[in-house]
Amino acid sequence: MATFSLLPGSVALITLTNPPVNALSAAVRAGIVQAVQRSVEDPKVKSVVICGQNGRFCGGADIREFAGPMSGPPLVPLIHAIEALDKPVVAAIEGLALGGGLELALGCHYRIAHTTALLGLPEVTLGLLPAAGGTQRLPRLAGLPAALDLITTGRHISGTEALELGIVDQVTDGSALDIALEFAKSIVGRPLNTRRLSTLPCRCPTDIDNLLDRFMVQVRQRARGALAPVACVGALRAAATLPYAQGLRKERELMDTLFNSGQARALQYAFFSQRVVGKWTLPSGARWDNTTSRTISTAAVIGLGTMGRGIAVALALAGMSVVAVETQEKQLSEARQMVPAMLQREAGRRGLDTAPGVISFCSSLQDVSEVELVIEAVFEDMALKLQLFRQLSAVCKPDTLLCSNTSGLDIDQLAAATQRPGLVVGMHFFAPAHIMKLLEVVCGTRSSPETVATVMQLGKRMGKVSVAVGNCPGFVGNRMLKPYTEQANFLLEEGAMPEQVDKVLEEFGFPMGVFRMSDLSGLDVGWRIRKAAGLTGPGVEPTRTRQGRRYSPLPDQMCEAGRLGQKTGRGWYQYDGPGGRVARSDPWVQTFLDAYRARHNLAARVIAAEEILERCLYSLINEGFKILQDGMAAGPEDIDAIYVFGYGWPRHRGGPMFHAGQVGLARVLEKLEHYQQLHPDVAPMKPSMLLRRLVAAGSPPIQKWRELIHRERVHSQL
Ligand SMILES: CC/C=C\CC(=O)SCCNC(=O)CCNC(=O)[C@H](O)C(C)(C)COP(=O)(O)OP(=O)(O)OC[C@H]1O[C@@H](n2cnc3c(N)ncnc32)[C@H](O)[C@@H]1OP(=O)(O)O
Repeated sequence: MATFSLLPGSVALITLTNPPVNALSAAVRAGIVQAVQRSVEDPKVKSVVICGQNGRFCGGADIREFAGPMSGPPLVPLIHAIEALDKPVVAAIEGLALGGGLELALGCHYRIAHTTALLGLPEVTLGLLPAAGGTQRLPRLAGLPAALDLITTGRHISGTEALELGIVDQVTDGSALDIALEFAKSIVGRPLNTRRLSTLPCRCPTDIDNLLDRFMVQVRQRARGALAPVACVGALRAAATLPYAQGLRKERELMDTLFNSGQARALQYAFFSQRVVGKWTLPSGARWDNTTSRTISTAAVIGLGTMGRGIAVALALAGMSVVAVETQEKQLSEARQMVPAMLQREAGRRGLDTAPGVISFCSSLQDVSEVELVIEAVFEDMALKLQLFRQLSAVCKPDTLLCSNTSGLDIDQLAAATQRPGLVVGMHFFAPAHIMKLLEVVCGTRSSPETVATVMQLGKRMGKVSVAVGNCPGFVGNRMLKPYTEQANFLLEEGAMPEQVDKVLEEFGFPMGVFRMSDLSGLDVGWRIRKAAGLTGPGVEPTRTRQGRRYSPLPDQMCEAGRLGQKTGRGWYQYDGPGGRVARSDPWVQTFLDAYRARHNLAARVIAAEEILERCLYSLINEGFKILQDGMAAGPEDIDAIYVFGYGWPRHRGGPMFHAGQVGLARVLEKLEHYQQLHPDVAPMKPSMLLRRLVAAGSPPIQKWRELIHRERVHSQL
């Protein structure tokens, strides 16, 4: 709702009241309409201030309402009514003014903000555009180039930057509301014509077409198939070239198209998934809201390779005092040089003069004896990690948490090597660890709820999307990646080329296809993991069946031929030289594949894009269902957040489990059955029990899956 109060000095104060972010729900919009009406009718009111309760102006439209039919007064006429008032209206922006919240402020005649308030039009991140006049008013106020930037990226800016761009009239480090109230009294009677943005011309450079065309090219490249950024440019073109009323009609037309697109639903689902994963639950019943966490202020990182360095920087950026340990002298001296520069650079990127935490370097494990939490980031080798955990258990204080940055090793085994298994947990970071948003928090069978809560909280402080997952080989992300890459290799055996598979995946929206990604991370990484699993290496028969399953030795053979990817200048593609970045098709690979197929009596066939996409994605999705079935992820949102934030799954497609729902669970099942019939030796194609159960239950919406999984588990049907 919104409250009206008449204050001394004849100022009407309208307060938006809808915690936690004062979103513009139907009730709030109705409240504003009434309050504006009172301000018009009451002769005692000479000016108006609009603010939000609890120091937060407004977080925009209530996103939850987008799922149902529209009710309550619409926003566009409401904002026009405010703009048309003949009494001055001032927006007092504290905390945030986002989306419809900023559009409401743009309808006011003046805007006063706190320097640290966040302002922005983030609708594009929800698959929409600012359709309450935002695309038409903002370029009239801040100019077309600034509006293009803000609206197509959805980025948040501070009150200070908003002042520089002319979006607000004044900023303060004190109370924006107090200043706005005083200001409102002082401007009674001033003419308002030049303050009504919809009546002003758009502030455009001379070469509008050139600017818009160039911008559109950039936006299309960045969008990777997302519709909203492109529609935003269209709406801004209308603002620049048409009168306000026509521009507004165009804005509405484009919004209608977006609103009904699957992409908007996917992006709104992704918004809520990101928040759902913070509300973790464990099979034991421990949850985010019934477990206390410890606040960590001192931490150590062991091993200063690429991952360890990034983790140390991430911890220091979160305000921690970090002890960085590396026993190899050369590596330590490199880290001493590089890490402070990385820290400074990243702090600068986040708008900080210096990082809030500090990093000290040393070469002895004894130096971590007093810290509250240790993250080991040594080489991915179980024997090495076990030895380290034994040492840490002896060296550290008894209540120090011991965490392993592993991408798939057994946390229970590591915990068993210590005297404190309840304080052991996995922290699977993604490279570069100070930048990538995802953190898989791997809960061992003996990890205590307090340990999980502490590490989830620490992840949040580091600005990560932390997802609690179970302890199984590969955890969630890498476990699902395995059948996906396996299918890609099988497709090569059957006739596809790496660039053909990659093209299909990139057109779907991945930043990189599976083979370009493999070249980037290095083919030796996977080879070492397969060797440790006994799947390849000296003494292993070079067959296409290993450990009782179809197996493609193609990546092993590439690796053994010295084609490690970008680092050697040759992999699934060729590069200008070692370390080269631009991938070009390599005739060598064609010859290699021809020879391989001939050796194994495989006839190459033409494979359609549809088959490539379905086999790669549905095998990954099927593994996701198995993970849910095994209880290794609490719900589909957890899997989807992992894929969106850690594996480049296009956000406008929600995540793999959401995508399955969009395609139709029955269709995914039918396709898996079809491919399983054709390839009965490929285990990951065998449809999971959970998928069958969901289809049998009538393919409920994704929000109902947790309930069904819980029910079926109680009845032991999964
Ligand atoms: C005609 C169309 C007109 C307008 C279109 C729009 O306005 S679209 C909406 C544009 N606004 C946004 O995109 C803002 C979305 N919210 C955020 O970015 C963050 O929530 C915010 C506001 C920066 C606050 O972040 P913080 O970390 O402080 O809190 P958190 O994200 O955990 O949110 C707290 C709870 O509030 C819920 N919520 C936030 N914003 C909205 C919203 N606009 N509508 C509905 N609900 C919202 C969020 O889901 C959290 O809920 P909880 O149940 O506690 O998980």
